[in-house]
Amino acid sequence: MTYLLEIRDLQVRYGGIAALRGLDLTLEAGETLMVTGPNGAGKSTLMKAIAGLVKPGAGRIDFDGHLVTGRAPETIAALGFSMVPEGRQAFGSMTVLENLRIGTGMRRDRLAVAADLEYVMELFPMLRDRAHVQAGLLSGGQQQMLVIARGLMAGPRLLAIDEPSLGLAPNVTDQVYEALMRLRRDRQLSLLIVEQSSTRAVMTGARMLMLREGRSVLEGDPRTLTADAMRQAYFGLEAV
Ligand SMILES: Nc1ncnc2c1ncn2[C@@H]1O[C@H](COP(=O)(O)OP(=O)(O)OP(=O)(O)O)[C@@H](O)[C@H]1O
Repeated sequence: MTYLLEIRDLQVRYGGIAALRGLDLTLEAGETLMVTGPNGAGKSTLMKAIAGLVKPGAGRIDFDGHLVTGRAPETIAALGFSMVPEGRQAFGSMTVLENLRIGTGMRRDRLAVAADLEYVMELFPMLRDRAHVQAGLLSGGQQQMLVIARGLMAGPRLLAIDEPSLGLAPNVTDQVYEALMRLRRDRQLSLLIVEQSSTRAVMTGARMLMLREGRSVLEGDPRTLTADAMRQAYFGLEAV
């Protein structure tokens, strides 16, 4: 089996702190994987390691048939990995349209870029309505939609999103997830989504990998995992 993303024994340290302690992960093309787990579990570090933003101390990351461990972020992005970081980092003084255009980076396929722009505006109609508004004036939910759309404008093979629901009202989070699920249906795009809680994994039915203290503690279809198993893995409790 060849995977779009295959991670083996990944270890990352920040000085004396071990953030990832031998993590294994696989993702098939077209699959959605939800990575969950409590504060400090290593979820953001995992994203950053794939993106080339932090350097692993050990282990390997293969993306789309290329060994990318420790390679430069722009090289990994050019291979088709697009990351939407935590905290909705839209360029506040630029318009919505400018934010989207900047997402296209080095893409030269103009027709495909135009088609993608049309697609993201259909996916998030608010982007069309507010195309010429400064991104900093958008609500939190609208900014989240904008940064996801900007990530899509890179034309990725794999879109990774760090905590899309962070700080959003549940109904706004619903809208964001409806768009992500539509994206999955329309384009069979591979998605790697980080969330602290497993709620959204259960709702989407995507395969879930739960991390705690830098290790994988639970993996599977969240609809068949029991609430007890999830709680025990999340809090690190022994089975009773
Ligand atoms: N730049 C850094 N310098 C030092 N330690 C860090 C740094 N970034 C993360 N850590 C530590 O590494 C561990 C994993 O952090 P990480 O942010 O990857 O976890 P997380 O699961 O994404 O948590 P959260 O849900 O709070 O974002 C934590 O102990 C954290 O304090």
